[in-house]
Amino acid sequence: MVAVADDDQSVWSADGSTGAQDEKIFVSVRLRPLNEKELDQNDVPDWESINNTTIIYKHAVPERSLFPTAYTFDRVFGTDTSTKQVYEEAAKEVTLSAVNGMNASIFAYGQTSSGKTYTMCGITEYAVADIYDYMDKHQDREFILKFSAMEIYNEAVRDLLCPDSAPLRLLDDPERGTVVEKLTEVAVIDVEHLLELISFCYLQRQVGETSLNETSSRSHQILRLSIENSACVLSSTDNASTLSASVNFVDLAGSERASQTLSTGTRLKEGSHINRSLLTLGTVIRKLSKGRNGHVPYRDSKLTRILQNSLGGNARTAIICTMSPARSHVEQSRNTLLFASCAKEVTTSAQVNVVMSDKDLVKQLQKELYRLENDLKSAGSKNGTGDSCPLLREKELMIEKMEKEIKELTQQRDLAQSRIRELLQSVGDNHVSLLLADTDQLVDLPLKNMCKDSPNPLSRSSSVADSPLMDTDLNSYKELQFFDKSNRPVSVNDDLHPYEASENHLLYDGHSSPVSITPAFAGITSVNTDGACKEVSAAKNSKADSHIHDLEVNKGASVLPASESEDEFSSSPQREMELRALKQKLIHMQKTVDTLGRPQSTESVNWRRLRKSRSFQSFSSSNQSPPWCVAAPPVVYEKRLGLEPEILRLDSSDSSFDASAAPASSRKDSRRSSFGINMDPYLPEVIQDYGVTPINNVASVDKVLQPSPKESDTSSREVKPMDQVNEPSLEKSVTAETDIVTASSEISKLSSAAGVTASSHAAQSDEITKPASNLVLQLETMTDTSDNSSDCQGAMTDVSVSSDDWPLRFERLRKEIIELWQSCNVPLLHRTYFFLLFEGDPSDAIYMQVELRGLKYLKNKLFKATRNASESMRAINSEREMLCKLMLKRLSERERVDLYKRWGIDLKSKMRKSQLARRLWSDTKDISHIQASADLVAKLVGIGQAPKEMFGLSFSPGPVPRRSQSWKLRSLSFT
Ligand SMILES: Nc1ncnc2c1ncn2[C@@H]1O[C@H](COP(=O)(O)OP(=O)(O)OP(=O)(O)O)[C@@H](O)[C@H]1O
Repeated sequence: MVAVADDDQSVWSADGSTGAQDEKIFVSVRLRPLNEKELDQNDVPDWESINNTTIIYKHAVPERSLFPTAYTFDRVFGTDTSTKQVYEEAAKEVTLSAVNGMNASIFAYGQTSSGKTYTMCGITEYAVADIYDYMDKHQDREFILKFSAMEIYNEAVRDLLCPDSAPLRLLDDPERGTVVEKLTEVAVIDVEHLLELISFCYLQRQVGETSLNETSSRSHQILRLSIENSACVLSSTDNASTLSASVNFVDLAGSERASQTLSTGTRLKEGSHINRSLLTLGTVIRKLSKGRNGHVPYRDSKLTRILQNSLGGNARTAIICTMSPARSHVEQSRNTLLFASCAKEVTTSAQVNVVMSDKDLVKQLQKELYRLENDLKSAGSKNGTGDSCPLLREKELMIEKMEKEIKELTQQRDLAQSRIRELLQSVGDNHVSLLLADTDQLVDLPLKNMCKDSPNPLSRSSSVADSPLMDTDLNSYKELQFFDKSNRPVSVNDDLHPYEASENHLLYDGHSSPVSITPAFAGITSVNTDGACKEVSAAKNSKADSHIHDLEVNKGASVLPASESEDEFSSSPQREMELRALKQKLIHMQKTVDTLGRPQSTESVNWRRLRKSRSFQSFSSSNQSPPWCVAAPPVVYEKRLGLEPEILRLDSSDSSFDASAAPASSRKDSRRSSFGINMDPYLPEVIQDYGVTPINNVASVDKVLQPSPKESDTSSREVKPMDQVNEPSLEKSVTAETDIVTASSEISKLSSAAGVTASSHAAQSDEITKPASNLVLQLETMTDTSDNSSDCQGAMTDVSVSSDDWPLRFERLRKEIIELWQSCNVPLLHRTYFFLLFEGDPSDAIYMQVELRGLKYLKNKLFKATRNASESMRAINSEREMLCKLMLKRLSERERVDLYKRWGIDLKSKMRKSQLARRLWSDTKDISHIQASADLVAKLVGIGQAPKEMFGLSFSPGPVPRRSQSWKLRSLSFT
């Protein structure tokens, strides 16, 4: 049904049935005149055409001879026949079949020097002319012509339109038959173009001199013209389909006898290949002449494989056998006539090749389907039962049974699921009620004891919306994540009662309610209660007593008895409760500090809730710069690496927040914040919740944390005595740094209140006076078991030193950071800004540490994905490109020349700017190189003039990046 197609479209016969026309190959014989050589040798013609269909051997043959003396063919052309006539009578009709959608092939077969090439050259030209003439006469149809050409030389297929290409392979396509892989096909522009292509192919063909022919073709040549035509304008009656066919002009190499051609070496080898393939062709023709039964050895030669269709397939075929009349070639001539005699018995089945449109194809297939369905139905009705076979019925019963089983199983599963849900619900409710009970106590404590002057954001009088604690509902509670000691998330569905899990699950204390359910900290990982709790002793403190008293009053029966607690220190339930409450607070505060001291990860803050928090809203509405910044490097890197962290996204109402608008005293802090110091917006509330009284030693804190002299604002950094700290003016000037220290000191106080061991208690006062960074880091070291990485702990230790050896430590840290920048492909601008900003001030310690941790996090966790690495590499390359452009823009010719000299770039070399850009930040070991790189980048980019833009400190939604600036935004923007 499916006929051969020359392209990927489906080709069908015009009427959807086979529609093939069986016809014999048209065979003609052409006699050439004796050539000069033959005449010179006094050769005589032995063959003669007696009419236009018969050729005879002129001389008498012995009676016993097997050879006939007369041969009849479709056409016989005498020596004086022109090629034009040969074409007209023996090839034209077949050739023009191609324009009507039928494949066609014209062969020239004969011994060497018999006139094949002579004949085929003419025939091809006339055919081309006729095809174009036909096209001219059928302007209502659109024709598309494509030309390809190949030769088979020494059994290798060569592309004549691409002579330098390697030999082509033959592939078997189930629909299209044998296909020549990668054969060049050229769309023909016009007749001249086509003739040019044809003559080009003739020139490319392998030709060699033999004793019989000065220009003997040593290969089989196949020129193929594919013709597609369709109606230009479709009327309702027109067939929408396209006709597609191709016509082959095949000039075979001539059979030859080595004794006659006197071939040696290459010619002999060529001759043997030619003869072998012609022998296969003869065999195929002979077999086909006896009918299509039995094996036809098409595959024995490339020639027969390629021409398989033309030899008994879907094509109309004409063979012109050329022969010399000379007596000297009588034997070869007889062979040619024998071949021609067989060929004329071969039948082909040409059909019109229709490329169907998808629509027609669907119609065709639908018809076919309809027919098959009918066949099936009629077969069923003959069966009498309507069932096509009993096996089918059996299978249907089996399917029914299985469906029933599936249904039952599904019901069972649903039932089990709903029971699980119910159980969970009851467990969850219990937790929430307990949680709320605890919450009340937590809220009450600070209210009763501390910070009476400031309004408490968590007081009961606050609206529910304002209170993040009250915002905790059952669902959000269920969404909360808990973590075990290894920082693995622990599902609330785990088969551990929170009470039992307290040893393993760090967010549970001795109560059955989880610790730190406050929304701002929900999901914060790893607060090691063990480290703190195991040091708790029976030592008493007046503040602790007060807390215990409050707990006793408030807790009541809603709190589970502590008898099942893992607490090894408790001797009475009351005592246990006290300790738990204090531990709870301690953990809460430690988490706060933990959050402050680490690069903000996406899991660590519930930003949606944070946005609702009052402190945040107050900053937004007052247009006051808040003492925190969310743009931590890991977030930036994640964004740059194509990750999608859930970071704080502010709507337009939040856009008033702009770090650049911060007071001068906190401007450096804001910029530092951009390197990962995330001041928790919840912190002021937390401090107030716990009734924290600002600490006495603000002076010592300020000494450590205040900006370097060049940027410090002494008015706001004045040493204040304790009694002035609560004054509103000072409250306003309290920076986030103070908040850190306040929080840290409060932890110490609470630890102390809970009965810290003698040694830690004794050390407490010293701890508070230590640099805040040290304190925070020490607390982090003590409490943070989530990050067991030795790297990170090493980093912490690194900065937890006295300021005496700080310069050395600073250098070491900076080197490590520089190395990590390089290995993480951190944007050069980020490096530059950081490098120039942090020059070794002791207060830089925490920023250095945070940067280091951020980079380690990036290297360990994010950078493992190769996609991310390549993306960041691309980004940094774009950045270097942009620096190149800036060199041209920002530097004078003289400056550039100086730079080239300084950076050792040959002034005569090409792409000097690129060379320079590539060298920037390349030698991480050489600090002077790094300094020079940073200075140059800063100069090019103009750092100092627009830091806000560079680091995207503004929280207002950024403009849609324009294409030309996308590199900047991709690599630099933090928003
Ligand atoms: N019908 C003809 N009339 C006049 N000259 C002819 C005719 N046929 C062939 N010749 C001449 O005979 C010579 C050999 O012809 P041609 O090269 O076409 O033979 P061939 O069969 O292609 O040989 P080969 O197989 O070696 O390539 C050429 O010089 C050609 O001009």
